[in-house]
Amino acid sequence: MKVALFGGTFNPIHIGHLIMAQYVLNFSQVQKVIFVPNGHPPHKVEDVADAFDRFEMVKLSIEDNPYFDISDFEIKKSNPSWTIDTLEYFSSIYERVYFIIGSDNLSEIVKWYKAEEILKRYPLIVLPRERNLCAIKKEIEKLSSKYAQDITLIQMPIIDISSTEIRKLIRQNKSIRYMVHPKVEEYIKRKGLYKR
Ligand SMILES: Nc1ncnc2c1ncn2[C@@H]1O[C@H](COP(=O)(O)OP(=O)(O)OP(=O)(O)O)[C@@H](O)[C@H]1O
Ligand SMILES: O=C(O)c1ccc[n+]([C@@H]2O[C@H](COP(=O)([O-])O)[C@@H](O)[C@H]2O)c1
Repeated sequence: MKVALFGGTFNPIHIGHLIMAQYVLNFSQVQKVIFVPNGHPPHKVEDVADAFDRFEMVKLSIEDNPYFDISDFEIKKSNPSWTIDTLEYFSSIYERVYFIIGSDNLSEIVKWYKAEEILKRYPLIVLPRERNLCAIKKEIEKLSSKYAQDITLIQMPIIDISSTEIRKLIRQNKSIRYMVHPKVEEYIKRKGLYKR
């Protein structure tokens, strides 16, 4: 089976993430998208909710979709969640493993741990986060020719929503209705997440 791993901090998961995953199912060869919330994000430290809460919110968001799955592989770890380790683990289980990123991460991925190994061995699926598709295509072209790798851009409507904006709205006591799954909105309220 061909699967796509969707790694993220998901702090919290929002509708942008869900629409991205659905576009991957619609327009790629993969049969399943596996959401992999990270335990100890290697790069983000401030204002990150507990891994358990972030995991639960992803679970609530995807539970009604049989083509979406979730893995606790990274949140079970006590050390930083390096993407290369996750890709290696899942490639021992599945025939082909893709990794999903937003286009903002295209310039970041070369700085990741064992970036060269990731880029040489694993195909990427990129979803646009900004309107300048030309710039995104150029960057993809550069990386895919340097690493001889399959890097696919899937076009989708730009969704200008981020977890940062959602956390900001919560701090301002504003509603996040429609930006997250209703069950996530309810979970955040019930647990009092992101209040400060
Ligand atoms: N609205 C979006 N459009 C396209 N890609 C997105 C969008 N939101 C997140 N992504 C991508 O999804 C992955 C996981 O994102 P993440 O969980 O960090 O969300 P985020 O909204 O970027 O969070 P934050 O605002 O806290 O940085 C990353 O590869 C990111 O580029
Ligand atoms: O492995 C790394 O060095 C690495 C560095 C930065 C980010 N990542 C992964 O990239 C994915 C998206 O990260 P983020 O910050 O956009 O949520 C998530 O799965 C992170 O664990 C991975």
